[in-house]
Amino acid sequence: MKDAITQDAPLLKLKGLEKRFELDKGLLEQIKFKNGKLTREARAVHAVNGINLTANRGEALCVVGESGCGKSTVARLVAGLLTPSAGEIHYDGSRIDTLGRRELLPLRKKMQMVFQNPYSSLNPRMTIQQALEEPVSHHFPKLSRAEVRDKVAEVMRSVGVDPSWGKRYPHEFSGGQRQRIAIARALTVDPEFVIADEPISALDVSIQAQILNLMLEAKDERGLTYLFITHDLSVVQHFGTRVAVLYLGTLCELSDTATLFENPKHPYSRALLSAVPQLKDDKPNHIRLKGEIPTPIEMPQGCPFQSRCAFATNRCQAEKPRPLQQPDGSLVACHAVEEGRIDA
Ligand SMILES: Nc1ncnc2c1ncn2[C@@H]1O[C@H](COP(=O)(O)OP(=O)(O)OP(=O)(O)O)[C@@H](O)[C@H]1O
Repeated sequence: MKDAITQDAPLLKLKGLEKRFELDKGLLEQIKFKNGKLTREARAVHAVNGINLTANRGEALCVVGESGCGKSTVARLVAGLLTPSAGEIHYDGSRIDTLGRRELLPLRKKMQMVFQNPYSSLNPRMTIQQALEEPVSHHFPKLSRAEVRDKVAEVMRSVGVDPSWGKRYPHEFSGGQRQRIAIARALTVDPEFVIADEPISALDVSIQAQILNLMLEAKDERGLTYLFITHDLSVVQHFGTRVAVLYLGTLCELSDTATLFENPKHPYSRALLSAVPQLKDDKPNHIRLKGEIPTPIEMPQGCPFQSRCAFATNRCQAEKPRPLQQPDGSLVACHAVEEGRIDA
């Protein structure tokens, strides 16, 4: 059922989203000696831990963080490829995480996904013409064959792929061209929301900017909304309207892109930003994070970032910080920022 929505309501809303991957380890590995007793514990990877987030219509919401912080899991949950362990996903005012396969079908047209590896969405045994026509025929059953062909040709041209190459197979293209074709496949069904999971990470640096620009043009021309997953902050700076910084499956900071780059507040965001090469002289000193990212199997109590944070106190060990709104509108989950121990 539709929530009460206004025109300004977010297109996507995540409420307390959680994903645990249960580990079916051997019985002996699950048995632990605790409080003088032998107990059996179900062990799980806590990939996403209670994320609240919205994507507004027409924006490019970037999700960043180190490898393993849960970025792809968020993308796959939103796309319906994974089921949440807890929490809710709302799209255009309706809850979607509880829908069955059939009920999700109309949404499949509105919401498309672009992966890091374009082979994931291109069948190697289909010519690209067949691969692109298939979703159009499926989602627009009233179109004639000629209309389907015209629609595909128009999208191919818009992503810089010559329609006369339609009889070729995916392996006959370069990595950059293949990603253009995968983007075309997503665009052929006229989506309104595109989830892009590291779409340029596997490409040559010289090609990356071309694909990013292509995705930005598609956004402007088609009024798309993006959920854009990346580990690369220079990509965020170029592409993002807003940025969500994740650490161990938890939201640390959510901010306008310009605000985050000018004034990152969470100690983790500061460390990430300090590692981005800048042209300006006033680049902050590179903050080296101590230690390794903890395992998401043994989640620490309190703030997930405490073991690597220079500002951590007893409170940080005991109490998980909630995201609090800052005067510039950003949300930051950090006791040190809240207590004024870091200039915000
Ligand atoms: N199917 C699965 N089963 C068990 N653990 C998983 C599964 N998928 C992901 N994980 C774990 O969940 C955590 C988050 O993974 P995820 O792929 O979402 O991170 P990420 O930030 O996208 O990392 P990367 O940039 O390396 O892809 C990691 O610890 C990962 O090992």
